[in-house]
Parts: sequence; C-alpha cells; structure tokens
Amino acid sequence: NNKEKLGSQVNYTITGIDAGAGIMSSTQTALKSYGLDKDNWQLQTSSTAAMTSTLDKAIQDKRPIVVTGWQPHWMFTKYPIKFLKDPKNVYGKAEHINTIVRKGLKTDKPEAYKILDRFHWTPAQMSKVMLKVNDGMDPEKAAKQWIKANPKLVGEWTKGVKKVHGQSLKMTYVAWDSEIASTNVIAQVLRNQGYKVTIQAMEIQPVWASIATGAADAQVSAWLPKTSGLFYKDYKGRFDDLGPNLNGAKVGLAVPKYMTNINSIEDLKN
Ligand SMILES: C[SH](C)CC(=O)O
Repeated sequence: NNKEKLGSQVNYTITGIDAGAGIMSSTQTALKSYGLDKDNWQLQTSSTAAMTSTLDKAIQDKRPIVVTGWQPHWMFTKYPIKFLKDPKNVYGKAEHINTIVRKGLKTDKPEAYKILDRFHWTPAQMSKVMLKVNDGMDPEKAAKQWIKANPKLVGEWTKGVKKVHGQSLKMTYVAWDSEIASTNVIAQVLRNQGYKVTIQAMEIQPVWASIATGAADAQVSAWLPKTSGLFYKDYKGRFDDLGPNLNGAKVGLAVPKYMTNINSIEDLKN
C-alpha cells in the first residue's frame, strides 16, 4: 500500500550501475547531501545491463523503483521514466561527452587527430545507433549502417584528410550503451580512412590511465564536467582534450512516471 514510506517500498535502495562510474560517486554525494543516508538508503552497485533489467521487471509489476539514469540512453524511450529534480544540483545541469587523446597523437597521427577533433554528433543520432544495438544488432554493423546513412555529417569529419596505409590505432572505452555506440562509429570512420583500429572495453579509470600512459590513442567516454571530473583532474596534463563529441547529456536519478508523488530527490524521504 502506498501509505508505507517509499523507502521501505524500495528497501531504501537506489539501483545503480558499475562501481567506477561517476554517476555512482555523484549518487553517494546525493545520499549524504539530501540526508538519505540518515534513513540508511543504500546505492546498489551492479551494471547497466543488470540495472535496466531490474527496472524492466519493476515496471512490468508497476512497482516503485529508483535508478541512476542518464540521457542519451534508450531507457527514457523504452520506459515511462522521469528524472527527479535535483534542487541541490548534485548532478549538475547538463553534461557533455568529450574526446580525449594521447599526448603526441597530433604529431604522429595527424589524420586521426583531425578526424577525432571534428567528431561531433547529437543525442538523437547517438540514440539511433544505441537502439539498433539494444535490439540485438552487432555494434560494428550498427555503426556501418549509421555511417552509410549519414554521408554528409561523416564527410565533414573527414573532409580534406588524406587516406592512410599500414597505420594502427587503439581506442579504449567503457561498455555503457552510449560509448559502445560512439566508439564503434568513430572507430569505423577511422577504419574507412585506412587505419587498423582496435577497440577495447574496460572500467572508466583504466580508460583514462590507458590514454595517460600512451597505451591507447583515444577515448570518447569522458562525461564532463561532473561525472568524469575526478579523472580529468587526476590525469590533467597527461592527455589532450579535443572537446565535446556530444552536448546535451544529462545525469541523475530516475523513477517510473506512475510514482506521481515522487518528483524530486527530496521526495524520497516521504
Ligand atoms: C553513462 S554513465 C552516466 C557515465 C558515468 O557515470 O561516468
């Protein structure tokens, strides 16, 4: 019955994703700054896949649930969920996702540097690729399809750049749906330019380390200013920041729309 406190209806649990993700440390901060930790609310670590399947089951049973949420992501199109207002601005207003490359890339792989520097697309374009992958399509195939369907935009990224031969490129990324999409698209564009591109999925902290040590050439998983802010600070000076490849992202807590009386993180204490 909804007389019972919301917290007890969801076992005082926020369903999260992989522990290293910035959204998880932002949520730990939110638990404290909204005083939720006083009611011993917990943040559950799992993975994007586990979080979305838990969300799916809760929505099928029309049960209350609180998840870490972000845009662009297909969860907002597939499920009737809404962001909770964040009056203390713990999660920040908007996020952008930056392209971060190894120092020295500009001199030893200028063609790749130029294409990576120009790479920029919208949440709607990214979501097209994400939804294909979510429907079961191989990410590389989804990337090829999107590239074929968007010759004008891709042409802006590669205009005037020479083809290369016999050069390889290494990209690292985190297996969040957004970065599976963006990494596969830009990797395929670079393959079409002649590079032998390998991409490797790992946790977010090793992604930043791989660029700083030069083990990898580029990553497009840098959610900023908040979510990857700590890594940006830790590795400052040991990477080149080529700026956003996507603007208008958003991070926060989300609940199903049928939780009509829960519209702010403050309401979780009801
Ligand atoms: C895709 S998640 C919002 C990114 C992160 O939490 O670092």
